Amino acid sequence: MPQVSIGPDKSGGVDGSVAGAVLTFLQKLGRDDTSPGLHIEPVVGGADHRLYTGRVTKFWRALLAKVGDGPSATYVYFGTFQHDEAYEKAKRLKLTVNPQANVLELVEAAAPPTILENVPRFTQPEYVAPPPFPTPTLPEPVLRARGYSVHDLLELGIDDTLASDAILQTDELELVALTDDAPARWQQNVLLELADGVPLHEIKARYGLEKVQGDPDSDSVVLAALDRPASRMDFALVTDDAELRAALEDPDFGRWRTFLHPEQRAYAYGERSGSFRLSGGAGTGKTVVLLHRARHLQRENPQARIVLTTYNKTLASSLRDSLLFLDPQTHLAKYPGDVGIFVGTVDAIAWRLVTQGAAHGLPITDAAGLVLGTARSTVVQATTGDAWRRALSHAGHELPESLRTPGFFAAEYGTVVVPHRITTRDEYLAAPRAGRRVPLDRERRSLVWDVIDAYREAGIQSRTTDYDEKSMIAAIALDQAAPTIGRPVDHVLVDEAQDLSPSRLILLRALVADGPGDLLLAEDAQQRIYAPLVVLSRYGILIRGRSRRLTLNYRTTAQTLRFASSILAGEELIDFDGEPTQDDGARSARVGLAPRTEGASSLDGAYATAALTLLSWINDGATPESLAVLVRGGNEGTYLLPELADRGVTATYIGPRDTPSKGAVSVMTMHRSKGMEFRHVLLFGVTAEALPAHVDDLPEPERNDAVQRERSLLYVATTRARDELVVLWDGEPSELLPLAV
Ligand SMILES: Nc1ncnc2c1ncn2[C@@H]1O[C@H](COP(=O)(O)OP(=O)(O)OP(=O)(O)O)[C@@H](O)[C@H]1O
Repeated sequence: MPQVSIGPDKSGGVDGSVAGAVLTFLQKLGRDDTSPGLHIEPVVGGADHRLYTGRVTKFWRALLAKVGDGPSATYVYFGTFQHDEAYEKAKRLKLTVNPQANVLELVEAAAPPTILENVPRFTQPEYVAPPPFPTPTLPEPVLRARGYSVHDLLELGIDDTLASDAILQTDELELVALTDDAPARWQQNVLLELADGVPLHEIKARYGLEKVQGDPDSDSVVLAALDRPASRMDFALVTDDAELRAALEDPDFGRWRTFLHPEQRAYAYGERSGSFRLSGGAGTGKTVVLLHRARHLQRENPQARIVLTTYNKTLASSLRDSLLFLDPQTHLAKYPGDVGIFVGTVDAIAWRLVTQGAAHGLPITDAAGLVLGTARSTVVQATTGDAWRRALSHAGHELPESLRTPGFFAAEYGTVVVPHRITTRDEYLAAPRAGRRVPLDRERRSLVWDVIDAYREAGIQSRTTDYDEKSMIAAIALDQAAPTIGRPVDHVLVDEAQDLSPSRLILLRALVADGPGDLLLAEDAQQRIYAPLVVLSRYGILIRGRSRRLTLNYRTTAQTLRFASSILAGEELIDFDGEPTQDDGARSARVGLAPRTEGASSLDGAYATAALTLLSWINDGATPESLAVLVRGGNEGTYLLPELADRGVTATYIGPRDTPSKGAVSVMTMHRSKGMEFRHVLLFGVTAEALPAHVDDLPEPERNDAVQRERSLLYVATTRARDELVVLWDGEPSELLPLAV
């Protein structure tokens, strides 16, 4: 059967009414290129001897390159055009392998200039000598400052004209704009990485660049190049209808379904001997990698039991939707451990195991004894949110006020007591407490234990456990049962892992036996906004191989990214290995408007500016649902709605379980916006009082970590904007805003 590939220039001139016919044409072509009605005919006089046209409808022709012969020929599709236009285009298009890089490219010669009749001839004005001009000191070009020469660029295979223009750019944003016209996507990305100072050898390895061996024009070299990761950034190799649709539809929002960065591809499709971690800043496509990997693992083994999980329901349901968008044939599993891909929160998995595990041979009651010190079968109900406050009212009165906070106890319990299975005062007195910033002497530890005791006693009385306890009980039960019944899952894929507590991570590790591609954690230390810092090795979770960060941001513009990164500038962000995050920089291939930051003199003024901003976006053609207003606290969000309504903006408040609705602007908390994206984002109420929030009542040593999480929250919120970001406050702006940027 012929192979079909979708090339980079597939837009053609078709409108929606022809799109269906194009799909049918390509489906038929993929089955049998000799089918009557396809009319596959060579183009005479084309720039490339491989060019063919095919009949899509009476008026429309597909333009294709045919590589190879016979039943195993490969057709690269370039678009559908009206008959004459197809032949015009064919005079200029050439499929070629870049000889320096061994990457397939579609080269389009410029159209001959139009000769205009009756245009007045240009007359040379008289020469006037200019006044003497002081010689300015020019800033150093970006790439030269990084130590690169035009020779280096040409050596990599960058197009001559692009290389000589790029090497002269002194402004990073102009360099980004220039790369937009790169003849191939890999060239654009390579230039951006060079501008970030990535060494040449690293670039060659990442993109698999090497000189072509043999004749770059031969079919065998073209076919081999088509399969190379850098070519796959522009050329899709489709193996089924879902992929074909994905490659043809939605050239903007849908690109992630087909055109992966070589590094994304390596993570999604590569063999992995064991657990691994994938890190990267906001919008670098970590979720996209997980989705592709889930599909890949299912295709490799349709019987595989796969879990795709994250920390909250909103993100889990968006993962499920995206998975089905990527491949409508995905076989979803109803429960974790069933054949297929189970998509749900870690808490849903823990709950399922503690409620149903005993029926499947898991020793839940014994495991509860090991976690809580009391073997209990009553572990299903959830502890209420005020449990620590109530425990504090019973015990620990001698502790300083700064330690008598639910936040301190939840963190101490979740990072020290539960994951280390501490069940007695003596064990707690001797526990290492690694990573906890507040020192506790023996006497204070004992007082802390009194409060923990009260908390546990209340749990026995109310027959409840919290989700750290449930996770740990499930994990221990899985470990104990593994020698007899094995592990329930074959592959675990985790998104936003930086926001999971140690017990939840231990549970995920326990779900799956050690083996190839067992556990993949996608995480970003820059976006840790919930969980305290976790160093995996302290909890016995071993990750093989150090991860390199994904650095190409697909979501935000270069200007917004610069603004967001400067919120975190100077912060030391510690990753799962306990090391400062390897910041390889973050870059975007898109330029746009600089974020607008604006202070109003009153709250009323801020409401008015917010409404005007939203209305102007809508007037410029944005749909209300593509806009979001993000606030620090839920209350502000609910106050905002009537104020916006009074000023003519329809908005809805998106709570934890709601989804954005059509025809209304979404208003939500910055926390809620995690993992989401919008065309235009307005951050409302970024005042000194609002951000950082809830840090004053923390014990001093924990305050820095909390402020860092508030910075991360602001980073998360700013990086939700695809095209435009506006930041508003009234009175004093938040100290976390990089207003000098
Ligand atoms: N290869 C790609 N081609 C085009 N777009 C892509 C690609 N990879 C990711 N994207 C787009 O970039 C955006 C961000 O991707 P994704 O949500 O996977 O990033 P992320 O790293 O998980 O982000 P965050 O950590 O901020 O949630 C999405 O709109 C996605 O469609």
